[in-house]
Amino acid sequence: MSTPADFQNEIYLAGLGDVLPGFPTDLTKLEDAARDVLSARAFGYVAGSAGSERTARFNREAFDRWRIVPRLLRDVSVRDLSVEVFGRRMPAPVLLAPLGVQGILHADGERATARAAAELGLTSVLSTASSTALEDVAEAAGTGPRWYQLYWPKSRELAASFLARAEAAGYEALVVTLDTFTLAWRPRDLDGAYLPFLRAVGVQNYFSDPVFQEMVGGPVTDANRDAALLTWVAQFGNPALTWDDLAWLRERWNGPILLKGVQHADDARRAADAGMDGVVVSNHGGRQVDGAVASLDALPAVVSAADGLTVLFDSGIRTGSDVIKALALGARAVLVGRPFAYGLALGGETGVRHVLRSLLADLDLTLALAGLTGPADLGPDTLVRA
Ligand SMILES: Cc1cc2nc3c(=O)[nH]c(=O)nc-3n(C[C@H](O)[C@H](O)[C@H](O)COP(=O)(O)O)c2cc1C
Ligand SMILES: O=C(O)C(=O)c1ccccc1
Repeated sequence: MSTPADFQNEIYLAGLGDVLPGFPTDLTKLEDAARDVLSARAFGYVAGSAGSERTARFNREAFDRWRIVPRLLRDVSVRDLSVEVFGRRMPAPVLLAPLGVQGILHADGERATARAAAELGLTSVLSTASSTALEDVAEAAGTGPRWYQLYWPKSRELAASFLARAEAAGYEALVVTLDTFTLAWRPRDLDGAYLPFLRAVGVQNYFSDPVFQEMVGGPVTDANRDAALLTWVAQFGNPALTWDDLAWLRERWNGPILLKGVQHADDARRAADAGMDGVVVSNHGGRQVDGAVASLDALPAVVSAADGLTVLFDSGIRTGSDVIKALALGARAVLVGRPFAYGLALGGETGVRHVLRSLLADLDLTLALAGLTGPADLGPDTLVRA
């Protein structure tokens, strides 16, 4: 049986025939590689963050303040990266974060991502702002596990329609992103006066939706495209949402619901009180609140407060050791964002597969060399403060 670490041997053996991996294996170098193949605007959109981009930096620095303490002689010959999340066994504690507008990265966009994830059995989370309609991405994913991420629009009818479509298309869990009811002040995009949506990328779930079409008086054509885009702008986010609105959502989604963007222990408690099943501790990769706490620094308090909730983590995961640190601090699994986006830009489905296999191989090898056989071995003892 092949293990994640076998990818290492595969690379070395291919080298005997002078075949090189073709993509960086140091996943912190993907950003530089992607810069060379993307337009300046598309690259800026993905790599950029809010304001001075301090919080994106804090996310990475927070990982560097924790160090793994390797242990010896513990028989790590049999390893198992799998974790159980909402009753389903995931082959590794890694999901693909919801990333909208993947069409600016590669023509195959979310479909390529879904195929690469499905091949490895990893769960991919599809954004409401995907550049391909959720039904078409589901078809590309086949039997691959998939979750749906909701950007909760102003109209409840439209929200209900998204939920019904996602359920019908086999999305198992719902991730409700609450930190992005509007985009933050993002200088890279502002300086280039660039918004993918205004170029009609990332609006396909809306344009294909019967409720949305009713709002714009019929199917979206060249004739009403500008009006449809303005309707999108008006509908996208709802800054008036409160905790009371979650009851409405809870009634309309039968599967697990996770709130994404949680950074405070009280918000985790409120999520539990509102009947939610989990939270994603995330600061949106530093793209929303400039100056916000590093997501990793917010994690332990949320874990302590999140009685009975499944706690996932994202923002800043780049390497196997980062996954180990987030799990040791209490996350059940992590979501990875920009790294697979850069893989997509570099090589479509092949590029995403390379990134995912590299991350899992790095995780498997680092775990073993630290004297650990799987996620269950991880805890406070695994780490020390630098
Ligand atoms: C280009 C881009 C698009 C994103 N789009 C979405 C989205 O549509 N929905 C969402 O919930 N989060 C979105 N995010 C945030 C990611 O889900 C995730 O929280 C973040 O990328 C994690 O940080 P990382 O990139 O450092 O791994 C996006 C992030 C990027 C970089
Ligand atoms: O760019 C983002 O971070 C993001 O979350 C988003 C929001 C709306 C549409 C596409 C992506």
